[in-house]
Amino acid sequence: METNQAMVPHSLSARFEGSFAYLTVKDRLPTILTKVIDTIHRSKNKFFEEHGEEGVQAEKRAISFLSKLRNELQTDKPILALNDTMQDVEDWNQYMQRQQALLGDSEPISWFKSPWLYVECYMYRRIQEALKLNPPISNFDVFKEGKTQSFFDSQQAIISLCTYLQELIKTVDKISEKQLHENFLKLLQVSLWGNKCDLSISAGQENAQKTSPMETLHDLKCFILVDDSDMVWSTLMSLRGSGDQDKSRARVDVVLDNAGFELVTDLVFADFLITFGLAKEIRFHGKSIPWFVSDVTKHDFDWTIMQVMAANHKWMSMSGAHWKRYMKEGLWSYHDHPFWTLPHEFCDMPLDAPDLYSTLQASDLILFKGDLNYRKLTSDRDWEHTVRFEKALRGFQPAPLCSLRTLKANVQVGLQPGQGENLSVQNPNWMTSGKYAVVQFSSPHQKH
Ligand SMILES: O=P(O)(O)OC[C@H]1O[C@](O)(CO)[C@@H](O)[C@@H]1O
Ligand SMILES: [Mn+2]
Repeated sequence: METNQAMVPHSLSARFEGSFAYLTVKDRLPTILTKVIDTIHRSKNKFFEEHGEEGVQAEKRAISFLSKLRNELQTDKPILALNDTMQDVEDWNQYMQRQQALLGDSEPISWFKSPWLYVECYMYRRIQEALKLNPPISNFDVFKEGKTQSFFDSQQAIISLCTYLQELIKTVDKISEKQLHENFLKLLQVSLWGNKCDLSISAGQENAQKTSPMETLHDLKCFILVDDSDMVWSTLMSLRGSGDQDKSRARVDVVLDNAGFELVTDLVFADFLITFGLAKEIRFHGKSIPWFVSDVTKHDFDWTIMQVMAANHKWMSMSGAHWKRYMKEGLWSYHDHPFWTLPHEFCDMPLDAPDLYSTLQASDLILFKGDLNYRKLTSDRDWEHTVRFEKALRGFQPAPLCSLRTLKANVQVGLQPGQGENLSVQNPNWMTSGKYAVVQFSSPHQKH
């Protein structure tokens, strides 16, 4: 928790004309809304088949709500209070008042004046409102089609990854510590680069993994700007019984990001941690509503495991069968919490979601996947690149944590002096192209 606002740089916002935030709000978000409208429109027959004329009427009302929303966004209208029956309405409306208080009373908060993180989250919540207010189609996931497609488009990469995993598992009784460490790094990096495949940065355009993920790792190494993998490794090793593979005491929490190929890379890494005795329990955290185009919901999570299991490929289906068993036996579990789909910076969690914060405090290692989680960890602010990660976390330190993120938004801390400047010369889009990545670790037990 940070009480001294004056010490914190300003939030990224569309009010800075020409900034990435500005371009996102101006161009990318309306494009995403247009695609959502189109998806609902194309599903008209399905709604008719499932709900009759009532379904068609709901479709029409949702489309008109979303067209109005797009217009509010494009003409920089005030942010409106939410008005559906979901349990988080109060939180959202209070947050709106907080934002208004920060701006002052002279003008209403609006799409281009408010923090980018807030308005971007708000757009996804309003999409949900459009559906919630129209009952027969309330549970329709407007992004499902894209998530499903991205899974199937990555089929070859998934096969090669599952094959690698199953070959590796055969060595479980004889693997040396060195090989274990090497494979840990490899599979961590596969999960890291899996984050390239989100559908929000591409405004819903196809963005699947086409090449074999293991083969490209070596060439990608130089694009990892901060690599704290060894701190993650030692955190896990310190919780491992001496030499006995079954005795890890580590509970690992994975705050998931995208469905499709990225989720498979996360599951493979989690399988590796369990099978090789580096963790005793993995808790996955996903979103309770469709979010940022490709983020994982419970439905996506279960669907993915089922699909992997049902695949017509020996090693792929064996991987899926293992994962189903881990879930059944409770070695793995899936959790969602409304906080993950609120607009709050994570430093707000102790006050605004104390239950979630204390759950995370019981973890031995929290892996935060993806760009949005990084933005929330660092409050999506205009930090100097050399500011320490701990400082940008502003007191958010429930347990040792690590961000695995490819850079898709212009916030990056914890770099060496001059590193950011050099990158800007080489590649002006280094913070938003998804070409670079970080494995950035912080622990409340760390000495500075
Ligand atoms: O799936 P991720 O890695 O959180 O990325 C989400 C994307 O959406 C954005 O918020 C941009 O709209 C970026 O920060 C990022 O490109
Ligand atoms: Mn995402």
